[in-house]
Amino acid sequence: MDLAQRPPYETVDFKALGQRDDEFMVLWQNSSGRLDFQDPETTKAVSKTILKVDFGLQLEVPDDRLCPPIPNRWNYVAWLQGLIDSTSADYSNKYDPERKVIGLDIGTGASAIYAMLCLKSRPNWTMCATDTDKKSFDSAARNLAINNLMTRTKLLQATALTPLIPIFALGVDHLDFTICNPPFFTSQDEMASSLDGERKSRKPNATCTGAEVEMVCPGGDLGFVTSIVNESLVLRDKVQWYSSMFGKLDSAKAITRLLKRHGISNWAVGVIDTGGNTKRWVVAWSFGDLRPRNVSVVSYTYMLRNLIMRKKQVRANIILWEQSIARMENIANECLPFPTLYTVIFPDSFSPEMAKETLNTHLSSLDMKWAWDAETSTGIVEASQNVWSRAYRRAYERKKKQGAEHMEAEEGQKVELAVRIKVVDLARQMDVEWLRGTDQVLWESFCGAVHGKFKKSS
Ligand SMILES: C[S@@+](CC[C@H](N)C(=O)[O-])C[C@H]1O[C@@H](n2cnc3c(N)ncnc32)[C@H](O)[C@@H]1O
Repeated sequence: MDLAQRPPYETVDFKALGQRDDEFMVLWQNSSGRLDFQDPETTKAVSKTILKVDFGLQLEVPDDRLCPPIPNRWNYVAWLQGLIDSTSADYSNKYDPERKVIGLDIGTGASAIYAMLCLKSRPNWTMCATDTDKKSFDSAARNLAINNLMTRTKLLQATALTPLIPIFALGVDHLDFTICNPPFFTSQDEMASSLDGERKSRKPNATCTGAEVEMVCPGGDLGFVTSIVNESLVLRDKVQWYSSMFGKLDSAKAITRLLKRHGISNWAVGVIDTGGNTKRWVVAWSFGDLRPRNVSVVSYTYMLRNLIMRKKQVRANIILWEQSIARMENIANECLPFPTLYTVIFPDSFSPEMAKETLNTHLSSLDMKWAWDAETSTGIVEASQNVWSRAYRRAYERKKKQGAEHMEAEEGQKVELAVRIKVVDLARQMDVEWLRGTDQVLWESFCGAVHGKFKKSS
């Protein structure tokens, strides 16, 4: 399997895992197919085997330090990969093996798990990693060394006084992302009662071998990530994506409210669900203007309509839904970023060919960049301002008559809005995707203007 784009785990087939690893097969058979997830040795064996079989990685962790459940950790890495890939400056929305990416694993732990998964799956990535706990730090270094990943990693042993994002101490001038699984709990009591609850469920991942130093901090996950937010307000676009996992949905929600209070409008919320009954949440935020892909509730409704009306489209629509990065289901709308996908269904009077012609004629008449690729029925718009307003268009027409090609010099102008438009012939619809920009009003105005060309009466 191509590790660079390995999909998230939905569940783990332990029997199949045994068929790929003799040692694990013995454990599986001895347990008569009912692995005891209360036994730390079993959870360790599961993590080690998944890492070995699926990623070609070795893992050694001290008995008194956290042994990470791999599906949970990989799903966060896969989500971040989607975030990075869908916010590249060339709008490719694809994994680019040439792109050099540098990340920071905050609190890498004894396993260095995020650093190892990132480095192993993306050969052009490099990582920085920190930890305050000496025992975890030494063990992280050992894991990176036995997997030959040390040369692509900058390890820093932090102290309580070190910033969580010690960009200067690490000697790097920017980071593409930060990744973090913070201590979740505010006290040992909270940790004990939460883990008791998980044990009672008797589901995979119920055992936690984490030491207090790994699991408890002032304010728990919310306190830890609030500190990251505060540092991000100073570092701003020195990091493209700040991110963290959360043990509590309420903490993730509180962080999205905090981001909004600080005027940060570009963020993403996801859920880490590996099929057991332990869910985690991830939030990422950016001061940059590249927007990650998501699927809006509106277009999901359209999809359902298409699903019923045009059975052929079922597959394509479901794939689109699965690709959502920035918005998850079952969370209050106020915690979600503004939708970046807008769908226009063509009225019956428009064939897809007519629609493409209407689109091309209209968009090429405006004072902005419009590049159309007929082969993929996809075009990219780059505009420096609202050039589709009636007032701007009139002024532009007047200037053109006077011989000026553009109202303002095209080169060097800041792109305030970039959009991809894809005509999907079979679905008789057009997906308009917000790629770049911070002005929600400008984006909505553009969608309204394009939609206006496809009203029934047109
Ligand atoms: C829940 S553990 C996560 C370990 C590993 N990343 C994982 O996902 O399994 C949290 C880690 O953060 C570390 N940590 C706590 N405070 C820190 C700080 N201020 N800076 C860096 N690491 C810290 C702890 O020592 C611990 O290893």
